[in-house]
Amino acid sequence: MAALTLREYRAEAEGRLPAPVWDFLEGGSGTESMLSAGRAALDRIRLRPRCLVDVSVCDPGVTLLGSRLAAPLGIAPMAYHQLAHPEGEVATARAAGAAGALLTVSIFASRTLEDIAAAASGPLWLQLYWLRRRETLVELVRRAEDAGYQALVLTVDAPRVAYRPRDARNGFAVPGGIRAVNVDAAVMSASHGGAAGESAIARHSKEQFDASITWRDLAWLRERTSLPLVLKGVLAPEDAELAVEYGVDALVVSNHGGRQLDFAIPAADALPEIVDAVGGRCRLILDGSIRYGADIAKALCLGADAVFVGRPALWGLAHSGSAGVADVLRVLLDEFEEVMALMGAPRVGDFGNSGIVHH
Ligand SMILES: Cc1cc2nc3c(=O)[nH]c(=O)nc-3n(C[C@H](O)[C@H](O)[C@H](O)COP(=O)(O)O)c2cc1C
Ligand SMILES: CC(C)CC(=O)C(=O)O
Repeated sequence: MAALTLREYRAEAEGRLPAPVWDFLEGGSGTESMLSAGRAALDRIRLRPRCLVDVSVCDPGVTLLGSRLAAPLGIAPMAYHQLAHPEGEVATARAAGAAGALLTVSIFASRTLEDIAAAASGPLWLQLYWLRRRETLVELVRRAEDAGYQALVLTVDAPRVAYRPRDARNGFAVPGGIRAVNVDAAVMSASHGGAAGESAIARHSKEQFDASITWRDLAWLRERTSLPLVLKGVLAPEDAELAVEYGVDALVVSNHGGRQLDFAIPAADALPEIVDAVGGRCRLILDGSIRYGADIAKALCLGADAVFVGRPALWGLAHSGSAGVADVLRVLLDEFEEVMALMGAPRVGDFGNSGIVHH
């Protein structure tokens, strides 16, 4: 098993999951053209190594918002890990801890925040969607703080879930045995129970997500926690600038893995202008289509502090639970360590803009 590549994990996962679940995990919005566009943006970037640097010891370690990581790598928030494996987020947390990677737990996690924390030996962040019922958010923030979560991630690219053709065709609904256990069942009920031609996930978001929030509401959230605040889904430099003004600690530059605004700019293309806009005033994380250790290096050269990986963690989970996720992370870390050596960049801080060219 240890010899599997991420590509092989993907193929194995597809064979193990029911087709509608696979479609939910893998699918994108609208034309789905962003799935390949995100990858193409990273493929257009080539690495330019330096030579005769002492790389006998390479140290991929970083500190991100106070979280110590073995490498600039985290798992992106993804709903319902139990769709991939019965142990769900508990298995993912165990693997992330073993690899020294960050795990961002989705508000729609299928295991409790406390059970996930009990299984984790590494840092956890909690991702939130802004639900109409604000008391739910207050309660989640308090529970996250009590359980030792180290940051809050507010996802801002989803005032509603976008039209995703595969889910609509499948009438996708979250299977009854799997629940977003951290949120009141009444608030989640629309996610269950399929209807032909309609995604229950999309229907639920229209019912429960607060699409009216603006920058001013951030202050409300800020007042309720001393945890660092991260915004996920920022692609415009103007929004990055506003985020800094509003005291945000980090941004996840992301087009939601091609699942939200169709034709949105790939994160790797959006990053350079955002780097210029924030000028070092907040940390930057990139996600979308990260599949190789070299992608981590490319993101760092573009000016990111770290990357998140999404679907590959679920491929590992579907393949063999915690061991599979740990192996997916190991593959990425081993590749990244090799890139450090071959790039002549023995420390994460050695990656800079001169290390890449676009072609
Ligand atoms: C199955 C699935 C569920 C997701 N759920 C969430 C979520 O609950 N919250 C969120 O902010 N992003 C969610 N995302 C988006 C990811 O956090 C991330 O932006 C994206 O998957 C990164 O792209 P990648 O999968 O190509 O690595 C989800 C993505 C997938 C594939
Ligand atoms: C349940 C969904 C709202 C989770 C999500 O963000 C996604 O599927 O991309």
